[in-house]
Amino acid sequence: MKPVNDNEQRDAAQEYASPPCLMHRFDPLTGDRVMDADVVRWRKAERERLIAARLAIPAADRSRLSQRIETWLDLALGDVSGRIVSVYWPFRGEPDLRPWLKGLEERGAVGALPVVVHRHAPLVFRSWRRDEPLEPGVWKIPVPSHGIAVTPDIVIAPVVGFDADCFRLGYGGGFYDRTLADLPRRTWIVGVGYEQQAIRTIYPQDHDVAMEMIVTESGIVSPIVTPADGS
Ligand SMILES: Nc1nc2c(c(=O)[nH]1)N(C=O)[C@@H](CNc1ccc(C(=O)N[C@@H](CCC(=O)O)C(=O)O)cc1)CN2
Ligand SMILES: Nc1ncnc2c1ncn2[C@@H]1O[C@H](COP(=O)(O)OP(=O)(O)OP(=O)(O)O)[C@@H](O)[C@H]1O
Repeated sequence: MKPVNDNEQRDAAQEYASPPCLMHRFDPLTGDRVMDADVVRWRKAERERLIAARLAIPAADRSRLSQRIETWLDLALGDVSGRIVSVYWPFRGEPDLRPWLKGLEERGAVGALPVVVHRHAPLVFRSWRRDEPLEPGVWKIPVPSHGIAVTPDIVIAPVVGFDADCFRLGYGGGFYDRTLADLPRRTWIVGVGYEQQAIRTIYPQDHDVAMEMIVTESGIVSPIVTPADGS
């Protein structure tokens, strides 16, 4: 083996030892990735601001904006027949896509809803058809009582905030990030929110999964792709 001198050892240590360890630190009790304390603080304050601003939208306006989001969603997704599509049951002023969810069956698609099974675990998706029973889940968000567990082809994820690279800020449970990291790569992940939830950056971390696109009442946001040659 080639002997190394002190400098080479030091260089090697600087190059390999510390950064990869810091980037992948996990809390041994919860399995959560450990985030920089400044980012955690910034996200908490930003979530509060964005949720308050969303709740301040009058109900009639929210409903009008939700309808426009549904129209753009149709344009973005096209024919959904044969697909399993996870939507969500709205809370805290999120766009109300329940009419769109309820119409999926008529269009030959299967609707599903996310279910929190454990605080530090990925979400499970349960199929749901209009008029099937729901029961209060964690945080009292209704979840299907009897639906079977499914793997969606398309996941519609509500955002608390989003940036131009289509990174999504959620409620801070890390649920969608954990779940999307586990889903097959062909799954379409679409964020939805109001235009006013756009922010300059969410300060994306290693675990954050970018959405394919974000749909708002104003249209469809896709990440800007820079050509590999930098032109
Ligand atoms: N409509 C809807 N349903 C959804 C989601 C969503 O974003 N929207 N989820 C997407 O993930 C899951 C629920 N996720 C949630 C995560 C956190 C909190 C929440 O209230 N958290 C506490 C703070 C928790 C903590 O920091 O320990 C809070 O804000 O007071 C609520 C729902 C599944 N269902
Ligand atoms: N794939 C993962 N594995 C382990 N921990 C994760 C993973 N994804 C996120 N986390 C942890 O979850 C916590 C919340 O993450 P983050 O701030 O990104 O949540 P969020 O995207 O706003 O919430 P949500 O996805 O529930 O809407 C952080 O402690 C983060 O480290």
